[in-house]
Amino acid sequence: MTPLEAHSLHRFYRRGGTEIPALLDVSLTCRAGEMVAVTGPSGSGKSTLLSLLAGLDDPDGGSVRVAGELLSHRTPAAAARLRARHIGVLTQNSSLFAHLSVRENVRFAAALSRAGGPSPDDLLDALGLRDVRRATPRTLSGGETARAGLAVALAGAPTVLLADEPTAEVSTDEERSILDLLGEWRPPTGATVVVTHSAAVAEHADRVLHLVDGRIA
Ligand SMILES: Nc1ncnc2c1ncn2[C@@H]1O[C@H](COP(=O)(O)OP(=O)(O)OP(=O)(O)O)[C@@H](O)[C@H]1O
Repeated sequence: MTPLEAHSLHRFYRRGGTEIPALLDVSLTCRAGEMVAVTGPSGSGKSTLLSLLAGLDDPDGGSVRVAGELLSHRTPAAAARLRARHIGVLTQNSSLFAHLSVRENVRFAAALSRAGGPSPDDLLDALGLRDVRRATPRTLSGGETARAGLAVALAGAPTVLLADEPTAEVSTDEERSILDLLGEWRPPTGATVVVTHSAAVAEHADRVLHLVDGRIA
């Protein structure tokens, strides 16, 4: 099974009377277990690509398949089901609910997926979050926030892990630790796609996709 396939993606935005070509003919096929880093200057289309791969936005041309199933241009309910089952997203400032503890956040993500992933407590232990499992997100350090976001993204045993600048807000030491955890915990038969400006993260990937002006350079 190919975990993630994007075929000839195009995305145009409109601002006033102007059409902005954010993504032009971008294709990406990930092998099982592969980690791909997406790099490129600001405005090159990295976040746009990640939104399309996550099924949070639809392309104007082309398609995305996850675990063989079409993700693009589905009904909102069908796309939400596919996302919950197959996709884990890790964003820069993390997708943690502020009023839930770290543990409750991870349990909630696991319950949504229904995929039978790792036990939330095992995941928290493995990611070094045992001592802060009862803490709420705003009391965490930058590194703890990044690791808690990773725990939430992994809780549903996703086929595809998508990360947007996961180490942008952390120290170099913490970045190394998060990269080690990503290496250890990334979907073993799925795909990991990481948008990054960090050379260390790009070096960690199996392959780098470099975007310039919405195209693969
Ligand atoms: N909602 C939107 N409406 C209009 N234009 C947009 C929208 N989102 C992105 N763009 C434009 O599309 C292009 C690609 O943006 P995108 O955010 O994907 O780039 P990026 O590589 O992620 O940039 P950065 O590294 O700064 O986050 C840019 O020209 C941006 O201004």
